[in-house]
Amino acid sequence: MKHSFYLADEQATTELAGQLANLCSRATVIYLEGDLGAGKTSFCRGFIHALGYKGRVKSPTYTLVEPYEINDWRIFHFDLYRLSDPEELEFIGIRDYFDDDCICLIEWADKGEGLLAAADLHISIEFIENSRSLTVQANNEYGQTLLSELAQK
Ligand SMILES: Nc1ncnc2c1ncn2[C@@H]1O[C@H](COP(=O)(O)OP(=O)(O)OP(=O)(O)O)[C@@H](O)[C@H]1O
Repeated sequence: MKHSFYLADEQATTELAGQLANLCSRATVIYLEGDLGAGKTSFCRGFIHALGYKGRVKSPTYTLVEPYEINDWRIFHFDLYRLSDPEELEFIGIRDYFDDDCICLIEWADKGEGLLAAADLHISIEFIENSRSLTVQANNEYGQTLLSELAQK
């Protein structure tokens, strides 16, 4: 199951992300792909703020992962763009990031192939002139529930 959303500007990106965040009801893994500057981090920022985080959401480009604790959730925002060796993920204890109370947002997930939990949702963002098209692919039943609720908003 797949659905595309037209996002006119950055605010539309963060709003859609916030709607999705508020639908998540259990451990969730989301992969995000799109060229540099497509809006992956904007999406993650909207998602994390919608869950109630008040601070600055930094791009994890240099740290690989930024952790957030919000209510009973642990949110991990990964950016694997600079990952040179997948063993670095073993080194940071990657398996502990996919627990029952965790939501993982993973940019450039293809770089961690084989070491990451499977995605419930796979998001790809494309440029349309000065706006974006965001396509969500649901990979399992839980992902489908999230996507059909998101599409009805
Ligand atoms: N729907 C949208 N329409 C137009 N611009 C957008 C939209 N969503 C985000 N942007 C803009 O795209 C720019 C890049 O966003 P962002 O940094 O989130 O991209 P990114 O995919 O994370 O890039 P990188 O891979 O370099 O980290 C920002 O200036 C942001 O305002």
